[in-house]
Amino acid sequence: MSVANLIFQQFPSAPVASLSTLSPFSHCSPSLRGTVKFTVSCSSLVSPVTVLDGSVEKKVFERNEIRLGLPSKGRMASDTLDLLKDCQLSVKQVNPRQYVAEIPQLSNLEVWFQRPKDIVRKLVSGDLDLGIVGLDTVSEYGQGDEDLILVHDALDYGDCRLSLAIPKYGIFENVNSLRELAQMPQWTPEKPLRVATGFSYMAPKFMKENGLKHVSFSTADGALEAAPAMGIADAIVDLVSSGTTLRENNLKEIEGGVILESQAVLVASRKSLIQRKGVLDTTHEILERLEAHLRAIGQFTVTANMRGSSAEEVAERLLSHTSLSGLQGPTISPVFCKRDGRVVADYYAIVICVPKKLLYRSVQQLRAIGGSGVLISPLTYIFDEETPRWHELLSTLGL
Ligand SMILES: Nc1ncnc2c1ncn2[C@@H]1O[C@H](COP(=O)(O)OP(=O)(O)OP(=O)(O)O)[C@@H](O)[C@H]1O
Ligand SMILES: O=P(O)(O)OC[C@H]1O[C@H](OP(=O)(O)OP(=O)(O)O)[C@H](O)[C@@H]1O
Repeated sequence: MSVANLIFQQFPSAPVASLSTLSPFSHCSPSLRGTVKFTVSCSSLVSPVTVLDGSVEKKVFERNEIRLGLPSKGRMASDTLDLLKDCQLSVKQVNPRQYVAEIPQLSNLEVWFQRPKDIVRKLVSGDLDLGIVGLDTVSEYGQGDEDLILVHDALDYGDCRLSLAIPKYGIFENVNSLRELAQMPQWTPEKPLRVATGFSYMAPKFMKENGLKHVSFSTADGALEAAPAMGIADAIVDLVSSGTTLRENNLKEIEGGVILESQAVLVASRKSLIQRKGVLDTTHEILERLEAHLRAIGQFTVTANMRGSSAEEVAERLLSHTSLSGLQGPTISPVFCKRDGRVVADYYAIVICVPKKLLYRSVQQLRAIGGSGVLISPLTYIFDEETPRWHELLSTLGL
């Protein structure tokens, strides 16, 4: 298919700018560069670039501080601060209108509050070293830039998916898959499938990769779900979480139409990790705390007493139930008491970790095999010897 079919048109209210003025899109992948006409521009404050002999070289401002970008407002903002707080990395902000803050536990680190898309742009430009945003934002504004590295790809909030949706009615009534949509005879060079989206990089890329010929795109700042009913578009590409907005606007997702599953991620600049002093160590500490906290979520410590002839015999009984096996296995210690003037240990204290969803069943099983005095407390952290993500990061960096 010719990519020239992917033409970005404008919504009546959208601002117009030519491709040459669009700094965020000027590093489009070669396959899209120069062939897709965008009409909406967003500018961002990033370090200036210097052009030397036709190549672009970034003028990096000298700085020693490590910079972490966090969402300044919107859906991700408070959940991000809550997560860091749960990891004992509370962000100290003097007042909510101040965009710089600190995390006292991490020396030499500055927190900068920015809009999610600007966090990604500033990671690419070298003005930030680390950031927490949605994967959708990294994919859209990072545009596959190899300098962006996902340090933690599943922070467990901000879950949503980027999806293609079409009307439930009219010519789309019996269309339920991307293949069926692509095969509709209606789409021609003169009358392409009109898609409304805020994802002006991801949506055309997806259409192209899935062989959808004759597609045009338009954009708007929000309420995209209105576009089909208004007659402005045939389909939309937008974020979906509960699906309520689609349903309320008589739209449906289709098989094969999910472009990306997204959640909050920790992303870093490869250059910063390798070149900037202290960034790798700070990233290690943040990663360890995140991993330890996220691993502990939904896990409980269960302690109980069990009668038994030996620790091994108690272990046999526990290990015969998978829900009582803990993370690595049960910890079993003798409980000493004095009987007839002699110190004996015919009780054992057992400690295991149990996921919340198995808690009640585990307690029942524990009682059934002789457990008594069962105590349950939530877990705050589970620190492993070393996190797999840290090893992955080092290998990605070639270290
Ligand atoms: N239902 C949802 N709709 C939109 N975003 C969601 C949803 N659920 C989770 N998210 C996450 O929240 C992010 C949107 O957050 P927010 O609204 O603050 O940003 P934004 O829309 O990119 O900001 P801006 O106002 O600068 O355009 C998305 O990038 C996505 O990762
Ligand atoms: O599947 P749902 O849970 O209904 O969520 C999806 C909706 O949420 C977002 O819009 P947002 O509320 O940010 O407003 P906007 O349309 O003005 O961007 C997104 O753009 C969808 O419209």
